[in-house]
Amino acid sequence: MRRNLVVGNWKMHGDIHSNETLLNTLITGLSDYKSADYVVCVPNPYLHQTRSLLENTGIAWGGQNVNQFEEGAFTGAVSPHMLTDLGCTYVLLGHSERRVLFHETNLSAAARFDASIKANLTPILCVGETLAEHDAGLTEVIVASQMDAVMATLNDENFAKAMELNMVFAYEPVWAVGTGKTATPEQAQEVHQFIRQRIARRNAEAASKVRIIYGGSVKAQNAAKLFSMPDVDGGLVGGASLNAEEFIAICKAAN
Ligand SMILES: O=C(CO)COP(=O)(O)O
Repeated sequence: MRRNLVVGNWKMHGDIHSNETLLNTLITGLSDYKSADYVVCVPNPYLHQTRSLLENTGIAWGGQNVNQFEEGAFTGAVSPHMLTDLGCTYVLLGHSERRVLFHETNLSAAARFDASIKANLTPILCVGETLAEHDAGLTEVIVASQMDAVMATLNDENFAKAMELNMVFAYEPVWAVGTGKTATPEQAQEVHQFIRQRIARRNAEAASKVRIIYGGSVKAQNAAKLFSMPDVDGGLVGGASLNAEEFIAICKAAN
């Protein structure tokens, strides 16, 4: 049985004062809900603050992206080790905003996935199709290409390590991100099942263990239905993760 996972992606939001209020409210609000896992992915400058508030609370924290190299002359970049040094256990990779706005590719996401595994960071790989791709019936083709790039990059040793680290996949249809349009639970289930089958081509045991979470306008009001689908193992929450009450309600729906 897979444990549900709810990840808050703060994107480029927050400041020291509001973060403190938000995180303290989460700590109190989630203290009695221990049957799911929770993560907040905060902007890098606030990782230190997040660690000092969340350490030993059971809520984990992570980065929103990472560079594939260990160190070097890469101005503005952050290495996997820098994230683990700040206590991160997770990192988001291949988010559609990174792909669309910052021109990241399937191959670069795969390289960062590999580098994260080597640094003991659990990657959360985001996959999903745009509205045009969705309307053209290309959802499975796009998601398969995003998944297969990672599968092809991981050698057997790193794939085994990715299993140990409980790698996560997130289905985020781009047309549902920040738009208020959510995939129906049935639409999400269909793609999640497809993603699981894609992992099974590499390793059946991994496919049954891997958590596949849904992202795209997840709210308190639609979370329970989405999470009740057999292959939906929780959510990746953007806007609603900035509102403590709403995020807590979503986390409770995952219990
Ligand atoms: O991009 C997302 C999470 O990574 C989803 O964002 P919203 O929940 O704001 O639609």
